[in-house]
Amino acid sequence: MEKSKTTNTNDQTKILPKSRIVTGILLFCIAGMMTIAFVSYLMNWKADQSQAGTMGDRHIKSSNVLGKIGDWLGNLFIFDSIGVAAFIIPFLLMVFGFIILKKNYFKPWKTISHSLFFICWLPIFLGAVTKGDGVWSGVYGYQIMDYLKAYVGSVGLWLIILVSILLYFVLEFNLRPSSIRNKFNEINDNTIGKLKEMMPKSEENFEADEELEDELEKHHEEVASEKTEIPTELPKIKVTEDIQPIATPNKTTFESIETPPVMPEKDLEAVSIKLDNDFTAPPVVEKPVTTTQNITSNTEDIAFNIEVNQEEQLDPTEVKSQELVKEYGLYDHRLELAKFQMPSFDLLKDYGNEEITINKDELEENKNKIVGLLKNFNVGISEIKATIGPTVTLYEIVPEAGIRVAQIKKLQDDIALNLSALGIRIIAPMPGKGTIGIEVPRKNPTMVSMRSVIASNKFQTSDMDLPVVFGKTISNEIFMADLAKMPHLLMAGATGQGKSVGINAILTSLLYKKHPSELKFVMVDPKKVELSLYSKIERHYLAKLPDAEDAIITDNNKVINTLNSLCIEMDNRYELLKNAFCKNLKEYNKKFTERKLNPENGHRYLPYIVLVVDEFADLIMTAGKEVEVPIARLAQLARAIGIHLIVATQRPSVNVITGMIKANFPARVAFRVIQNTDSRTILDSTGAEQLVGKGDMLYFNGNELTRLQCAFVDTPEVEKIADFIGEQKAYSDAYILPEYSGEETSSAFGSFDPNEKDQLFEEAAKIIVSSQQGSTSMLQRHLKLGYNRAGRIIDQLEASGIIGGFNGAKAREVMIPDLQSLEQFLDNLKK
Ligand SMILES: Nc1ncnc2c1ncn2[C@@H]1O[C@H](COP(=O)(O)OP(=O)(O)OP(=O)(O)O)[C@@H](O)[C@H]1O
Repeated sequence: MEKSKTTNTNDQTKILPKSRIVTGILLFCIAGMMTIAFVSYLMNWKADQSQAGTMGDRHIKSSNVLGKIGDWLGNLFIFDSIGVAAFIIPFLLMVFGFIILKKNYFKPWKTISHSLFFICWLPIFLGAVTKGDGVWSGVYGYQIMDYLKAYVGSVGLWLIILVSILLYFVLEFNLRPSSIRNKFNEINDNTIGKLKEMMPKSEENFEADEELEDELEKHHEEVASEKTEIPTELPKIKVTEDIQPIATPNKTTFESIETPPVMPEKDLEAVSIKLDNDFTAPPVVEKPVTTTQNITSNTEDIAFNIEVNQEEQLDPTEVKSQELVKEYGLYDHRLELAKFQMPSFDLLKDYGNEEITINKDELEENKNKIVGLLKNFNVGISEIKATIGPTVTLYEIVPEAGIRVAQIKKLQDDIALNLSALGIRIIAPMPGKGTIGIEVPRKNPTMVSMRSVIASNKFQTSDMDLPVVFGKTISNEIFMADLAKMPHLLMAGATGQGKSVGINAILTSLLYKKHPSELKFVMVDPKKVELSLYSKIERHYLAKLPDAEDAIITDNNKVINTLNSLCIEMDNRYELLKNAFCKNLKEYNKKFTERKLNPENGHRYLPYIVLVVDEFADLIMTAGKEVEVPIARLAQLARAIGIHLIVATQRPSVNVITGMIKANFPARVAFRVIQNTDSRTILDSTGAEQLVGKGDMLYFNGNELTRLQCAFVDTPEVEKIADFIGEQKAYSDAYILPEYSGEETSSAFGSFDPNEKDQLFEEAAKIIVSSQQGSTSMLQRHLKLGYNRAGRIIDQLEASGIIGGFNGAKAREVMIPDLQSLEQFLDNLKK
């Protein structure tokens, strides 16, 4: 420990610029010279005073040890100015010297303010005491004192002097009447204790000793610990709090006490504790004690407890942090934008009454249809119950004994046909309920507005780290989840089913709860329009690459750099957490707030980072593995360091949501999809194809599936929120991510130039995608081409991302699943 301290100091000196070292040393020299000159001046000032004004004449000798300069300095600072308070000036110079040499022995501002106070106060005080006699107050001190006296009189002058020093002590040492009283009592106790120690031993003391023995026996079970160091020499022992009232026994002595922490009983016999008349006091217990021994003295048969006080080692960082917190308070990450106001609900539109209206006819009709239908198929029901949600009504049925669940499940289509409703979902059995659920969409669904969920008590009082309010459940309860715990979210749904609204709902929830210093978004928006609204909050909430113009990334090429940059940020954060011995971001930030982490070592308050990708399919199609790998890496590792991903796609095919991606996104949201295979891809189960759209969604948290109605937030509402935030004071720039130089130029993807593509490029792409085989010879055959041209086209297809890289003997991987996707992909390339 000591060693590392020395190394640090050495290192610090090594890195100090020479100019600092020279200035520091110069300041010390000047301070030293001034002190010597002042001391010498005080001793000789009367003699030297007569030589004032003879500075130019070197024949007239000065008695100051620093000669004429010393004399001049003394005259200037002591006589003509502030008297003995002038010593504060070389002291201050020395302090500056230490500051310049980066030795933090003094707290700069405190030292300067104290010094200035005494430079002003001391001369006046000394002026009043000496009445201008001698050099103690200096001319300044005397004159100010004289001036004050002329105006407020002697009494007033002394009042000013005493009140000012009193105020100084009160402010500086936080003196309160109670603390003064305590101090006074302490001093009193000490004095009395000492006096008692000095008192001659008398008969009474013998009595007191007996009392002590009784008392010790009485307390022997209460005292629960030992002292750390039992000195080999006889200690002067004080009384514990418990036995303090008889603090003057004097007939007790320890003989050769050696106390290992735990001692076998027979060894204890070797420890002979004898009570005799030399005892001064039993051991004092000041700190938590760790071990206790009950020792029975074989001479006097008195049970006696030895308390070994193991000094509690205070961690130096802890001490330092406590000092810093005392001086500056806890670190406030919001300070830079202290006046930032969170958006209010008024920015969100009030869509009117959202109470569920019960349409009894509809309920009755559906119930009768369900019961009747099941009866037709010989499925008896013993009970049926309806729960009305915003979009669907859940009919829970309890089948009669002996009815198989599979029997009811098979009837799903028949029930749907009978109820002539889309979006019927049968949950058989209902998890944890012992019933079978049939969800039937309502004819007039109730809209769930973002305002109603944001204003809810549940959201407002939530203490989640990244609270996301999705909407309402089937039983009309507000549904929230913590993005920090998810820890990443995959969203999918066919176009127009509410995905963008869903993303906005998530972002809105976070914006309503998190201060700009706590949260940053990295936004990727290949569709270019969905997230553009958020550009207004760039300097509050967005993160970007150092050289990026816009924080919202719309160019797929730039996504790769950003993702890799996020990976670097992740690695950096892990390093910081490792150095701080923290397991996760929350712990780390807590430590930083408590000033236990030194910013000079790179520590900083770390905001959460949420990466939002709207349309992941586009990215995967154009950049394939280059996107998939960093996304998977982030998803695997970033949870602990506060980076969370929200990835949305309207094409939930296996090429987009690959196994690698899926494995790392336990939390998933599915809006309505077209086929049940898509539902399986997202949720690992069917069901999403049965949803009714318009924000009807299924949320899967890795265990259970919950049907929800997503809260609706319209674009103008988001715009208002963005405006409200954007108009407030912001940081000077967006949150800057680490620089990533990028290897994309070397990658096939980056080298593709659409203008130089072969005329047969598109035709070749179609052949390859429809056959799902990336081989040169196949192109040669189909397009009747020579090997060179076919090879060139294959290279271009690889560069564009349609097929994967050279794969040895195997055919190249085709990255695009079908012709429809290819068409969209080729359109994108043309843009
Ligand atoms: N939670 C909701 N409540 C009520 N209506 C909704 C909800 N979500 C979406 N809608 C309706 O569906 C429409 C389409 O929603 P949205 O734009 O979110 O779809 P999308 O899946 O993002 O489509 P695309 O992928 O084409 O952008 C909205 O304009 C709105 O009318």
